[in-house]
Amino acid sequence: MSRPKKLSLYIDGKPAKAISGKSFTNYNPATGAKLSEVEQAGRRDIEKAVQAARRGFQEWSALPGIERGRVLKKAAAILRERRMELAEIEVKDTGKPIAEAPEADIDSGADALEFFGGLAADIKGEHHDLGPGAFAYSRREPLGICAGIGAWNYPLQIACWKTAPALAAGNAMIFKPSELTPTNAVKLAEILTEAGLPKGVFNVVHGMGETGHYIASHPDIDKISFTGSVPTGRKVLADAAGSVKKVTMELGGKSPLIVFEDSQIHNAVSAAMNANFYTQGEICSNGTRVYVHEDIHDAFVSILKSRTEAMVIGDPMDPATHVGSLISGDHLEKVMEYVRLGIEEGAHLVSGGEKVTVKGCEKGHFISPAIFTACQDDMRICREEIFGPVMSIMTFRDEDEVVARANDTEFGLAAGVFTQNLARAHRVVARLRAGTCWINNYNLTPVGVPFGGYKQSGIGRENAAVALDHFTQLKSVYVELGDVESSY
Ligand SMILES: NC(=O)c1ccc[n+]([C@@H]2O[C@H](COP(=O)([O-])OP(=O)(O)OC[C@H]3O[C@@H](n4cnc5c(N)ncnc54)[C@H](O)[C@@H]3O)[C@@H](O)[C@H]2O)c1
Ligand SMILES: C[N+](C)(C)CC=O
Repeated sequence: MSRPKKLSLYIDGKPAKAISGKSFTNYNPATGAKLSEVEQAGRRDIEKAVQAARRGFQEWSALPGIERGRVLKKAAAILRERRMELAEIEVKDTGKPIAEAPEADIDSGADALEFFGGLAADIKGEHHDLGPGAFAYSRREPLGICAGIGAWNYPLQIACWKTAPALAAGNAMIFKPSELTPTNAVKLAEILTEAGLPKGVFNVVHGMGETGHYIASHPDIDKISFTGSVPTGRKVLADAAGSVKKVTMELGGKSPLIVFEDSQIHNAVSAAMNANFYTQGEICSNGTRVYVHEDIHDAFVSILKSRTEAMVIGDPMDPATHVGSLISGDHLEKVMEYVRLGIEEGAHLVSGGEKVTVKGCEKGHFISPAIFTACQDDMRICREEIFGPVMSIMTFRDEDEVVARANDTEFGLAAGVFTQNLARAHRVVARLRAGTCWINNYNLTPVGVPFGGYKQSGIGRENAAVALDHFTQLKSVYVELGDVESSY
């Protein structure tokens, strides 16, 4: 058997062996095949990355925005040229279907590089009129060294959503991908170098929570942009507090999808399936609490069940596959535990929720999409993030009631509303405490629209021009045009 290839850190514009001398193995979750032996960054590796980033920052931040933007746009073009190669890497690292990855992962990453590349030349402050004798202006300046820490479900997208605005604004970046999906962050580093990024501006370090802790607590890192679970987010916030770092937190959710009685039922079912089963349900913003008006509940469930049972659970590399492998055996067990819990709590499992063996992927972690009806708001399956393909359906009778129930959660990442009554749609959305709301669709995240959470689902926003505010700081400059009026 051939030895798995090495996956290095990427520091100062080139691959780097870990000073720590440690490594870990990266597996394909669908097949169990070893993908690579990954160099693991220790404290001294982080130090090396910080020093490289500091040097890179000096050079990069001195360039005009138009030149920074050109590099990002070139990187976007390379990503698009290598779309299928990068998509296949993403599928092997995550277990998600190849039917999804080119668009949902690679195009989404390229969009961010292109979008923020286009904005780089337009980062500016404001003029403040102070009358004839003075004026002030503000400068929007980069923060310095930003760090990104990513989750495993959208590895390249997460890396690009953080890196593109950070670099557009003139910062350097140190990125730690999830230990479960380390490959495409290194590919992104190679592509950025090929596109002309000066060395040290984008660095990749691999490792688990300990490596993340070194990053989050490092006094010379100016900002952390974190994507992951709420419990880890709390630890990162505590570490970041030590040096009062700026933070962006993209955390978990348990989002509501409300289907009123006048909805176009096939569209509502399509959205509920997208909102629960895309990427095997491993999506932060998923609408896992589906509130269906009691008048259409039975019709909704009947269509949903038959369409869900027609989904193909299979080899993620097969273009016909709709449901791939969960990220790990441990995660599959966690999801199965929630299925058992739902039954124990009295919900009706009307479809799926079973382990599935896929031919050619016998070591994978497959589960059939689960639909629970007769759910109650206080059941754990309706309150806790499962991060797998488990949908909980509840009924409701009126608008005030469903809004109150939808908002009764510590999360606030996303929400959806289906109705043909647009006045009602906007009225309800205005009352929902969630960072992203969809009307008559679900889970679309174009790069020009801010994305992020209310309540414990996060701090700050990714995407759209507003993301640049989170990677810059304002300097106010007062300019005197007359004499100084002495106070003494
Ligand atoms: N809001 C969003 O945009 C978004 C997007 C994707 C995923 N998520 C969330 O991510 C979670 C799933 O991802 P996960 O299992 O990788 O999350 P996780 O919190 O376990 O890990 C996320 C990252 O944090 C690192 N980490 C672990 N302990 C750390 C520590 N003490 N200090 C610093 N870093 C540490 C991990 O190595 C990994 O890179 C879900 O809750 C999901 O909702 C949110
Ligand atoms: C940001 N998003 C919704 C595309 C993926 C989150 O898990």
